[in-house]
Amino acid sequence: MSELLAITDLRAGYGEAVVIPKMTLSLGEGQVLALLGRNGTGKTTLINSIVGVTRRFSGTVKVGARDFTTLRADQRARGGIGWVPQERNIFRSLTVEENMTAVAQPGEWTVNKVYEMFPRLEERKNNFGNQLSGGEQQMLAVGRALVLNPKVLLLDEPTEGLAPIIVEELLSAIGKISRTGGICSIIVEQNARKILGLADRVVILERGTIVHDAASETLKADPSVLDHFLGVAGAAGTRTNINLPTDHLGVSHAENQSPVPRRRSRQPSASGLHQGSARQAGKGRNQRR
Ligand SMILES: Nc1ncnc2c1ncn2[C@@H]1O[C@H](COP(=O)(O)OP(=O)(O)OP(=O)(O)O)[C@@H](O)[C@H]1O
Repeated sequence: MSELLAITDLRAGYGEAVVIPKMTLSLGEGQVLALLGRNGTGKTTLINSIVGVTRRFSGTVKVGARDFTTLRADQRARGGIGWVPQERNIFRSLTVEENMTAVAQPGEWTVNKVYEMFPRLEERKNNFGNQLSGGEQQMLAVGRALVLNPKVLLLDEPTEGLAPIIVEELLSAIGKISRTGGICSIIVEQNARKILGLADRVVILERGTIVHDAASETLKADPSVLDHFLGVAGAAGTRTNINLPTDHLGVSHAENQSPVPRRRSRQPSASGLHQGSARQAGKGRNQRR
């Protein structure tokens, strides 16, 4: 299995705060990694550091042979990082189809192929982002990441807030997508049990550091590890929200084109969505705490 994503000695955080002290992690082609950990252990920060919207103090990020370390988020996206952030980041004033064609890059994943994967999106292709249900928004967020034809697919809690039937549909689609040739995936998930069947490998974080890295099969056979690191094994815990205002594709979120907010508490303010960096987002977050 050839190495596709290589993170080496990465130290990253927000402003002066170091959240990931020293991370080394690599993924091979076709590998699906579940990133688990209690609230606030740095899962989203790790994803955001791969995307390029945190502060990097040191260390490197490579995709294949290419060094992404100093690339901006939009360059990383164009270079092969597909990201489905917690906030979904779809555009309310664009149709389903426009949301995808606005960012599509040549490759195996076309808008039509996304429709094959998610027939419901095709039914809704002329609907605007703000006319979609939560599940449809999430499918569209995955579709947007796919039409970039990524090498690395990052999904930050893709099933959060969705009805169980939609969760099943989405996870099964993610499973198929993740195993198509040439990509690797990281999925952040609160509910460990939900993801064990999908992922090959599980990494558990504590304080921004890997405390467990094992094959999913091993964890399935011995769930006591989950109990130890996550509390009640497989239970979805309470969670905090993070509001990232940046669109990593460099698409400007004009007032009438702001991303559709997620349906949960602590939504970003309209002005929050227009801040320019994760660092500014961090200030907002800190102020709220
Ligand atoms: N934008 C930010 N600015 C400053 N600190 C932040 C920011 N985002 C997260 N943090 C801090 O970084 C730490 C890790 O947060 P992160 O969101 O990465 O954790 P997580 O494991 O994804 O948690 P959750 O499961 O609650 O989403 C926390 O202490 C959090 O308060």
